[in-house]
Amino acid sequence: MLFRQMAADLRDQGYTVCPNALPETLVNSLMAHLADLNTVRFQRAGVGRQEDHTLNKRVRTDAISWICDDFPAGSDWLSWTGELQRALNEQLLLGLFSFESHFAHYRPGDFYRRHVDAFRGGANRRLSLVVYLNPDWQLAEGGELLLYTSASPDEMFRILPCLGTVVLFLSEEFPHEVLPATRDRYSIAGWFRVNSSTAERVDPPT
Ligand SMILES: O=C(O)CCC(=O)C(=O)O
Ligand SMILES: [Fe+2]
Repeated sequence: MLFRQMAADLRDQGYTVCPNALPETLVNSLMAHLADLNTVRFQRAGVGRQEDHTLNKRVRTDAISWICDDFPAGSDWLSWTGELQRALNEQLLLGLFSFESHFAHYRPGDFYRRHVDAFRGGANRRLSLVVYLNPDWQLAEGGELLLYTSASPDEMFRILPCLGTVVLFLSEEFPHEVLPATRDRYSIAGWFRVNSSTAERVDPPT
């Protein structure tokens, strides 16, 4: 039902924002993992395919930790995103082929300037997914995701990073940015990719 609503929104407007949409058992599993700080090894994030961290710091200052299925919360997460991928492919014929995702930690004051998620180098990112892991987030704490919904610099959607909110949008079409917050801000950002294999080059699932 939820996946159907998400698919309908994506078809109609190219994005969807669903508060309290992450299943409670999955929320608990991810929160427990996050609370055990030794299990999540955050590293300063990079931008695109370049490794220049001086330049990167002007664009984003968060730290990330890639997710795989070798720990319980990771495997719970990937089975949920797998179901989502199947549902969206079934309903929208998107041809989503693989998925990559990471935890992100924004300390107070951290930000991610306006950007689009699909690399110009052609990483085939088709759909961006963000979920938030912050209980009792208050408006005054900032940290909103701003999603620009048209070419105009002013038209945008503000999304508070509240626990359980799920956001999906077409990666190439929606510039977005993360505003600084006054408290630690945790999220998972992920990308569904399409297969761009050709006779000469095989695109392996990640
Ligand atoms: O955490 C968010 O709200 C969005 C993060 C983001 O845009 C990204 O990691 O590409
Ligand atoms: Fe992004």
